[in-house]
Amino acid sequence: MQIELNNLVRVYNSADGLSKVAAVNDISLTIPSNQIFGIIGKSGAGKSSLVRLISMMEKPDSGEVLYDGERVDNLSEKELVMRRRRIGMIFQNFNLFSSRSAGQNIAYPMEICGLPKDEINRRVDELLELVELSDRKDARISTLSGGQKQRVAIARALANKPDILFCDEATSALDPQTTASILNLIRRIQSQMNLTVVMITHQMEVVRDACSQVAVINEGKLVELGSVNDIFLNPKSPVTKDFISHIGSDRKAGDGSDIVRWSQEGGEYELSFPSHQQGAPVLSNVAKKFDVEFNIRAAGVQHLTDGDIGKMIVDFTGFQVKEALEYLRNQDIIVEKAGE
Ligand SMILES: Nc1ncnc2c1ncn2[C@@H]1O[C@H](COP(=O)(O)OP(=O)(O)OP(=O)(O)O)[C@@H](O)[C@H]1O
Repeated sequence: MQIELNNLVRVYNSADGLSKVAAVNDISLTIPSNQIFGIIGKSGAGKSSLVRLISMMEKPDSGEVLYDGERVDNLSEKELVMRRRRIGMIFQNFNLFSSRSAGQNIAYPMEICGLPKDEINRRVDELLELVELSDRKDARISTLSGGQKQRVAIARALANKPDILFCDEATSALDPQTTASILNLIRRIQSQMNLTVVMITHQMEVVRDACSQVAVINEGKLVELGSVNDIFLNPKSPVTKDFISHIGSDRKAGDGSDIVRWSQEGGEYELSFPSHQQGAPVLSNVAKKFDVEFNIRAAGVQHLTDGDIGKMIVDFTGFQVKEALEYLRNQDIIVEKAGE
């Protein structure tokens, strides 16, 4: 299911009623089918407001939402109810019924749709297996860990075979290890079920570890859009750069995902190597071709869902630094002054 947003606008009255807030301010973008698409922004950027419009929970003041080319922002109430059944949602606080068991939570959306009991039971078992919780069918929600609660919520969101799954800060309340296992599960489900997944987050780690494409929003506006690889390789907006620079090192030590600095001095240039250049002896070629010497101050790899990006912090000295940098840029290497 491809989702297209055209010039979406949503304005709210401020709490005191004296001013207006453009929570979503003229956002146009396309969420491709069968991928995990990230929407990232700081608190108050407008993520939740945007998701309420994309998921048809609210209507925009102006603009259009299209699912596979068909307008869905102007559906009648009855049509909306039917269409919403094909949308799954999971949230930071799980939103499960504490009075029901895990299995009964998963059964709930199917009961609402009036499915026969036998079919519901069969599907609950299938879904529990999918999220690896078959042994917790009768468990009370309060006895489950955060990660298990989110697994139940995912199973419930998939109960009516949706074509879109919205994950609103789905891992924000979880520790890094549980986050990793939930992101793995979402990635597996996405490819098994050909789902379009929209992941709303304020954590660039989630984008790095799960998404193929990402939209960065700030103050209600779209500030950057593209593949996660391109955006990590060459972030353009200050907001995106800020998100990437604040990525926590939440991975296990020694897996090579962090930049290691062995010289606290220097480091004028930051080089980012796309995956096709990672085997090439680019720096030694530069030193042979031009009158320059290089000194590597730090290096590392960012592991992304669709490939890796090599990073180096380097100093160049000599008479042909400008030419050498130009040569590197022509080799598809992103060269920037470090810290900018
Ligand atoms: N129902 C509402 N009434 C009034 N103002 C609202 C409403 N919903 C959102 N806003 C305002 O719109 C702006 C964007 O809020 P929104 O909740 O969409 O941001 P967010 O990126 O999801 O933030 P957070 O990560 O903190 O949830 C904020 O200034 C917020 O106060």
